[in-house]
Amino acid sequence: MPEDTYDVIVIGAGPVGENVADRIVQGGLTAAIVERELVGGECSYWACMPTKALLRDAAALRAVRSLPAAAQAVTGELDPAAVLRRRDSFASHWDDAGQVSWLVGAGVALLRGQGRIVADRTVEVSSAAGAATTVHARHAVVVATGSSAFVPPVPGLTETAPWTSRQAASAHAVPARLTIVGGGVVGTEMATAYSALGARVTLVSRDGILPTVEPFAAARVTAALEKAGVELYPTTAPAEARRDGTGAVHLTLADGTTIVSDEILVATGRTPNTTDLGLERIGLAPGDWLRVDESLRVVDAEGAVVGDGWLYAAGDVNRRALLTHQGKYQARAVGDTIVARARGTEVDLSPWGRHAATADDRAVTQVIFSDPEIAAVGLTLRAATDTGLDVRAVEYDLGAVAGASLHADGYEGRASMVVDVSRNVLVGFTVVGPDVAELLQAATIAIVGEVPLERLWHAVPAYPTMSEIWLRLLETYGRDAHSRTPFPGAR
Ligand SMILES: Cc1cc2nc3c(=O)[nH]c(=O)nc-3n(C[C@H](O)[C@H](O)[C@H](O)COP(=O)(O)OP(=O)(O)OC[C@H]3O[C@@H](n4cnc5c(N)ncnc54)[C@H](O)[C@@H]3O)c2cc1C
Ligand SMILES: NC(=O)c1ccc[n+]([C@@H]2O[C@H](COP(=O)([O-])OP(=O)(O)OC[C@H]3O[C@@H](n4cnc5c(N)ncnc54)[C@H](O)[C@@H]3O)[C@@H](O)[C@H]2O)c1
Repeated sequence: MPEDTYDVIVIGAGPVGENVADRIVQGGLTAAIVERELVGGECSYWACMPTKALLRDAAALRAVRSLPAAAQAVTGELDPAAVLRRRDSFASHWDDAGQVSWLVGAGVALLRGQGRIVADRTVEVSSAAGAATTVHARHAVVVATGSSAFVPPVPGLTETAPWTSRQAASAHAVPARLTIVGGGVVGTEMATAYSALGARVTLVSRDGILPTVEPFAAARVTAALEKAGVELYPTTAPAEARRDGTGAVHLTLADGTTIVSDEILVATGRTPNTTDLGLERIGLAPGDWLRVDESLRVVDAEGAVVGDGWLYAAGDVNRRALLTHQGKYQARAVGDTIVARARGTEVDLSPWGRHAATADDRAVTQVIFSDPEIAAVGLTLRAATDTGLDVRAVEYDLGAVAGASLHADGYEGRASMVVDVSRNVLVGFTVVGPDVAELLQAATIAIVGEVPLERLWHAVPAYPTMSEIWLRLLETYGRDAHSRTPFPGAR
């Protein structure tokens, strides 16, 4: 059996694994990456990119239609087949040649096959053809194996061969009727996309629509889905499912309602890709999320690092924040940490230190590409209160900002900021409205930079842009930093 040694072995060539390996090589070490499917992972072929491509045309059409003069120029309807073709190109036609050539150019060795940990610092790679190679790591192994769709144990559901996010992202035809189970990010984005593409969509959710975002933002997306014709069952769970002889799926809910559709999409969260990774060989439980310490080293149930600390985990698999950009941020931190430890140089894990992934706790960013979009960073009012912070939140009507009223006739949106009263800094920001995604980074910088509110008054938003929402939120909060006097729109 052939054997090789590298400084670092990364298992999983999704966006996170690729960035870990690149960072390792940039740091002067050697790296091999193990991939069983496509280099680029879920994000490139079945998640971020293709789903955003499914959503983009309808958003552009809505934008044009909200300007009466420009709307005159729109003479037809959305062409679903053309949307799917454009989506295909954003999924690189499910061919990873482009990403492989990037990896090779970056100096990373690619080992195709299933990676399994067989001993400390040792990984066996089994190719689809049955060949096995054993590779050794001088310094570290990084698990970046991501996650897969979780299918809940609803009687009959698996037998219906339901869609998961993979099929929703890569479908080559739009079903006439689509039932979606799950009211989280995948459920709402795909309800937005497929209703715009012409499907009659029913959305079933046990815990409401977007339960983890600010309630005012979730309410606007819920109203927009209803306006788009999506039938919502927001507080009931599926009880059983079956596919009949004609191919139709019957989903019966806990309240006895039965929904009939051509396809059913299960969007009920994720499960870690750790079932066939050899975790049992190192005392960890296959199928579990990997727990990590502050330097992203894997720890056991008691919190002790595995072995002498040779095993790290980054990205979805450690469950800190299931988002590509947060995983890539972890990748930069873990790559630099491994290089520093290999060289014996200082590892700075202090908050916001070079090797810490502090933003995972305090400043996770997310854009939900529903229509309207939701862009959020940091803590919601509820999350901040639950963590015991003394906070005050204010909201403002984005539609009342000059830039927004110019952007589209009848523009509707809303924003909020959550302020840590004791430090007078922002800890959370949420905005909902059409085309708000690009407003997010200013808030992220304010939170990460811990910019005091009195200084934010000097960050003057250009007129007439939607960024003037900042000025309005500050005015609503009140210039006296510690004022608790309620202002119009404040709570
Ligand atoms: C529908 C959908 C839309 C999304 N949209 C967004 C978005 O717009 N923005 C955003 O930030 N996030 C989005 N996400 C989340 C994002 O896709 C994930 O956070 C991201 O893909 C995680 O990257 P990763 O590298 O950790 O894992 P993955 O992308 O899952 O990659 C892991 C890789 O490891 C490989 N692998 C697994 N086990 C093994 C093994 N034992 N041996 C060898 N290889 C292995 C897999 O084949 C895969 O290629 C979306 C998710 C879904 C489901
Ligand atoms: N734009 C983006 O950033 C983007 C887009 C899509 C996905 N993602 C990420 O991908 C991950 C997965 O998304 P998701 O929507 O699958 O998960 P999610 O956690 O956002 O939502 C899952 C939903 O399913 C419901 N649910 C769970 N178990 C259920 C059951 N047994 N029966 C009925 N309902 C059940 C939950 O209440 C929840 O509302 C998320 O972490 C998300 O951040 C990000």
